[in-house]
Amino acid sequence: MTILSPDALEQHLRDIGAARYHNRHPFHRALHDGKLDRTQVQAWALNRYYYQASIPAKDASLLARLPTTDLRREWRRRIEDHDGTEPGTGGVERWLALTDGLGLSRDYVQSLRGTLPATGFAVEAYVHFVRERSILAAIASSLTELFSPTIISERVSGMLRHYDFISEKTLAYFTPRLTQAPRDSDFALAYVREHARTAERQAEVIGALEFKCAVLWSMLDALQHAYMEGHPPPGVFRGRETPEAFAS
Ligand SMILES: O=C(O)c1cc(C(=O)O)c2c(n1)C(=O)C(=O)c1cc(C(=O)O)[nH]c1-2
Repeated sequence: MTILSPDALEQHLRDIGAARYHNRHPFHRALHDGKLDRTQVQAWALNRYYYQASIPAKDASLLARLPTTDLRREWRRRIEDHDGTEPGTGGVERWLALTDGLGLSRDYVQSLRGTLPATGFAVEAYVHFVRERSILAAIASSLTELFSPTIISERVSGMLRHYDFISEKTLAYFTPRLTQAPRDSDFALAYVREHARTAERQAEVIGALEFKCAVLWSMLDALQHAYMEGHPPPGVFRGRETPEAFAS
């Protein structure tokens, strides 16, 4: 195994994103190109809530293991971004504004009852990965955020253009992410460049990013199978056939 320079390692990570990030998935292409109906968009937002709601818990488990004040302060900000600093603020709350805007009931969304089994398996795999692997691998697994500003811009402009049931207010979740994600991924990338100096540590970082791309990809595979190819597993959200899913 050869040891890569920090620049070569970064390039390798960017190549992984170019090949494997979920912007290439057909479900996202359909979502952004206006090819989905309202039920399919609702299913996407409902399932993605599971991911959003789990991010602060995965960050808290890493925070508890970080060895320095500087690192903990940096990571603590991610939790504040998602959980907010007081009730009614933060990213999880803004995601609920998106599911509200799509007409879904908060109780139903927060209960996770209607989510696909595979969504839970993928999200829990990510939470466990961050809890159990090295600090370096855990930080590297967040590096998908290097690639998220591009997909978020495509998503917001595509969805506003194509869906009459989507407004700027409904998509407000994404605006702060355009500055938060680069700030977070710059930090994670600098950490990885500095701390992955052996071939083994570099392989760990590469494996972590590939794993995370697979988490995001498999969530969309599950949505595609259930809601585009017509094979919803028993008990999941089925649009109007699931009356409890809708706010009264
Ligand atoms: O909209 C997206 O496509 C997207 C992707 C990702 C990502 O790449 O993991 C995140 C987010 N959004 C996001 O909003 C978010 O808060 C977030 C946190 C993390 C992480 O791994 O800690 N990824 C992402």
